[in-house]
Amino acid sequence: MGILDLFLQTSSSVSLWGALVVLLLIYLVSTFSFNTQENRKDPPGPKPLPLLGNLLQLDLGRPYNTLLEFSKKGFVDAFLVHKKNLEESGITTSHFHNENLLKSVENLFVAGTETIAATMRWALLLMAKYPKIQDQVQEELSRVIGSRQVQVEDRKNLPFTNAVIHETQRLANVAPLGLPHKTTQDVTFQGHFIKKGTTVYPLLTSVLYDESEWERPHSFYPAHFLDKDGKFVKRDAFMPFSAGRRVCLGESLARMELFLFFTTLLQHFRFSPPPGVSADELDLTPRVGFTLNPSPHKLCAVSHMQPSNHPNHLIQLIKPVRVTALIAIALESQFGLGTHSLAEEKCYHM
Ligand code: HEM
Repeated sequence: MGILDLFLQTSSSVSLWGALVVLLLIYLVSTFSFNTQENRKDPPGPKPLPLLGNLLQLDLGRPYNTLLEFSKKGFVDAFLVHKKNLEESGITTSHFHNENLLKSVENLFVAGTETIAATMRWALLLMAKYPKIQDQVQEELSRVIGSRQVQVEDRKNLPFTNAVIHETQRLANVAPLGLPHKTTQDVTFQGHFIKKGTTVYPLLTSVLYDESEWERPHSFYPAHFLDKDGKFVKRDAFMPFSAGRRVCLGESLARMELFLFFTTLLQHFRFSPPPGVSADELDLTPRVGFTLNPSPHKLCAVSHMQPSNHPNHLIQLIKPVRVTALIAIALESQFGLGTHSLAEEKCYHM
């Protein structure tokens, strides 16, 4: 080996070690100065590594699961669960900025179509997976509504169907992390210091699957929203739209749309697994994206109304309840509903 090679090798390993020592020093100094700040008790959490932080502990495919694990260990606890307390404590937050009008419109479109379409996918999948629950919804619809068009005001007379829609939203958990917020000032919350500019996530999973709130947090159980007489009951832990000042802006629109789409579809169609697949085999594992969707699957729909009672195409059915044209377009393009001839059974890739 030449002297030059030896020199290069030695100097590169020296500089590598040097860099590591400098990084270690920076880490120790920053940790030390951080800890000595008067009486500041940071929120509890797993110890971060230098530079990498908690990246290695995070399941990047399902970050909300890791956060939920942390919360079970008492790490993130109240900040994420009790949003109302958070608001009352004086923590004010702002969203990351929407940059201009066009961007805002685009965001509204995404917020309004993705979430509704994802929830509808879950609703139909759950109906195919739990045919007895589908029977009960259809029995209630045919008893209370018959073949006339469903109206928003009908909801109060459809407690079981209403409970099924709520339970779908709870279990589907389509926006598990809500949206990121930033604290607008330094605050001390439940004895813990949160610095101005800290990113805070409303971890909705922790409330929607809270074992102290729900009898069967991980199952599809519409009775969560029914009393012993079969009347609909509201539940405080039902927060798929988040809570507080930055609650979903489209909540009432979304509730109305989900109700009308779901009831209209169930009034006219029976949903079932594709041939050769049993209801038990339908998989409820979510696919992670901007929102939580079911994994790709196939479902079949067959009309269960008398031929004289239905129009030729489903799109004629959807049109009268079209509250926002955008949602209807998304439904049409995502489910191919516009071309469904009601006379035949048809299977779809969802
Ligand atoms: C099933 C349907 C929907 C669900 C589950 C849902 C859920 C959510 C959630 C969890 C947030 C975050 C709240 C937070 O930051 O704490 C949010 C925000 C928002 N949603 Fe929805 N959403 C739905 C439908 C809609 C619709 C239909 C629209 C409008 C057409 C809409 C517009 C918005 C807007 C504008 C925000 C931001 C609010 C703000 O910045 O203060 N959403 N939504």
